[in-house]
Amino acid sequence: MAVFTPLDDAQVADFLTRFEAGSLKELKGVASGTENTTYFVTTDSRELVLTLFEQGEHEELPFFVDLLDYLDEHRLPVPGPLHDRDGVALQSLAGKPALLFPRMPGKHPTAPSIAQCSALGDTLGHMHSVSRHFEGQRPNPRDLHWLAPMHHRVLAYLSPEDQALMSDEIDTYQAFFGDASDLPQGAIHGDLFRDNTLFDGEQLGGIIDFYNGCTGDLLFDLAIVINDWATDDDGRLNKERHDAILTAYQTRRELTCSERDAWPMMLRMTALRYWLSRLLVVYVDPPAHDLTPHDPQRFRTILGQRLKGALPLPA
Ligand SMILES: Nc1ncnc2c1ncn2[C@@H]1O[C@H](COP(=O)(O)OP(=O)(O)O)[C@@H](O)[C@H]1O
Ligand SMILES: N[C@@H](CCOP(=O)(O)O)C(=O)O
Repeated sequence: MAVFTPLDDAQVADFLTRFEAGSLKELKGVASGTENTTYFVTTDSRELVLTLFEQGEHEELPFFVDLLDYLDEHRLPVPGPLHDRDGVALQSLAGKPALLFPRMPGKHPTAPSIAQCSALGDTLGHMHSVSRHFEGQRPNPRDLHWLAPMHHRVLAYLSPEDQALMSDEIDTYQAFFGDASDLPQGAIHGDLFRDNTLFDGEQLGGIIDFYNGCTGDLLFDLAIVINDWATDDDGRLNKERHDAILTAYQTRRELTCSERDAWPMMLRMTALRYWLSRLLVVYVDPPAHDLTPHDPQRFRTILGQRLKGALPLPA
């Protein structure tokens, strides 16, 4: 369950008076979610989501607010945070940093249809075409500068074969990508799994959970999407979903030659990124609460398949 800080109706009713958002009708804790406290808030005028930030780098919250404001202004389907009567979004409630968002419509897709994949690809391409001009900066917290030192912390828990695989992969990425990226840069979501989207039928209702948002290689975002959205149970790429996402994406932003060259390596690196982050959660830094951690083996399997090669990119 993801209500780490319980709130009562009176607290939230009082909190809402800071905004032009109506008065409280109903308050409901959200059971899903892993890091923050989330409530669905119904007022007499709208449906909202209240998030209390329980962990993470609180000094980075202004970056997330600015990014969401920017994407919202560019009409991307993201929850642009509500600003209070003085124009301030970031609040404090029950001693925690707090944000109030519009509630986006829809459900998380588990087996996305081709139409949903196209909608996601189109929106991600649109997002990247505008996020290239976003002025905020937050280095990618899960790029090679993180992978390289962190992988040492999980090696002891792996088989000799997997230890060699992980270390060899990191060496290969370092040799391939080097220190400075020549790939197109911009603001990225950084964790655009299916469960960070909401679909109302085939319509993309919203992209949520921007707390891995950062600036870096746009291709990193796209590879995360393909590895989650377009992978079958055996870890192989699903050609129909793969082509639907990438074709729609490229109607908004065409991949450059350097991105096309880097694509197979980026798919491998982002698969390893989740293999490693999930291993860290299981073995090194388990959360205080009893939520079931995500399965690291899923991304070990995906990495194994990506090592056999990528599918051709649609033109
Ligand atoms: N703006 C929103 N609109 C609709 N549902 C939301 C919104 N924000 C969060 N949710 C719901 O709350 C759940 C938990 O939110 P999330 O930000 O993913 O929490 P956590 O960071 O703790 O994982 C999401 O899976 C989603 O179902
Ligand atoms: N969506 C991720 C969890 C978020 O990644 P983290 O590096 O911030 O822990 C997953 O499915 O593992």
